[in-house]
Amino acid sequence: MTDTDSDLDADANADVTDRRSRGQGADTSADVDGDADRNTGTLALTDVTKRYGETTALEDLTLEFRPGTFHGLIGPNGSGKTTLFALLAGLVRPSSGRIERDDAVTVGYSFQEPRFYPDLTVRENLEIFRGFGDDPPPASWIETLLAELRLEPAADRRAGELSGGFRKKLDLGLALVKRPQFLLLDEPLADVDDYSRRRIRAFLEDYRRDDRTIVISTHNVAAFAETLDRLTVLVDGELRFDGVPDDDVVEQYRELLD
Ligand SMILES: Nc1ncnc2c1ncn2[C@@H]1O[C@H](COP(=O)(O)OP(=O)(O)OP(=O)(O)O)[C@@H](O)[C@H]1O
Repeated sequence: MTDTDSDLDADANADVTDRRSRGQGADTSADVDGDADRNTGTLALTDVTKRYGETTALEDLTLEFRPGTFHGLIGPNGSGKTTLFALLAGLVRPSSGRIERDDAVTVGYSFQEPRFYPDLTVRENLEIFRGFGDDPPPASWIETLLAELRLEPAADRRAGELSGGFRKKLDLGLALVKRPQFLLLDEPLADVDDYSRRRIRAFLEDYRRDDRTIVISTHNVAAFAETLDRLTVLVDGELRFDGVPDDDVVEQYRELLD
């Protein structure tokens, strides 16, 4: 567990305690519900606010992430993107508002410190994480990931000795290794060479077609402009835009990020 993880967990606990002490109900699971009326796999936030002490990281956010969607998330530093990812991954709970999600939805993510065993090889890391939990994907999925993420040249190298680009690819592989329905990725192509970028982008587009959802946080909106079905822009914890990213929108928000 990284330091960031412990911060998030500590904060989640603080929230639970707060809510109980204010007498707003001890059953915190009420914040993260299934909803039979929604499409299976949809993840929805309604009026979600997240505070860390005095800081409001997200304010009154109402937003949906639908199956089969490649969803981009952009915003300047400190706008609340990581906080939103942590809420979607279930690592923190909202201070107020609701997050609705089908119980069956599996979530894979890479947005904090890379998590791997440095002394094991890339292939061994993928194998170990594949086996965690119920219903692991077949072993052939590892070979698919090694090939599609252009990780093959590094398959037998120790993870702790990888270059930045291969490390990023391993991180991506670990997010994908359980073949989750909902994939949260922070700057998945940072440090990755151009040829690998094209391959990985095409692979992710295919992955999304099977009614899976991919959410990408990026400062490089142009790199994904053709790929995104939907774009959400956060500024200072508030929703600035949420919709189809036509050229004007991409141009407008590229300036905001530059
Ligand atoms: N664990 C925490 N404790 C206190 N404040 C926090 C914590 N995590 C985030 N914040 C604050 O919440 C706000 C949103 O931060 P967040 O990391 O979600 O933004 P971000 O958009 O991911 O930023 P960046 O692009 O720099 O990664 C910031 O003001 C940040 O300082």
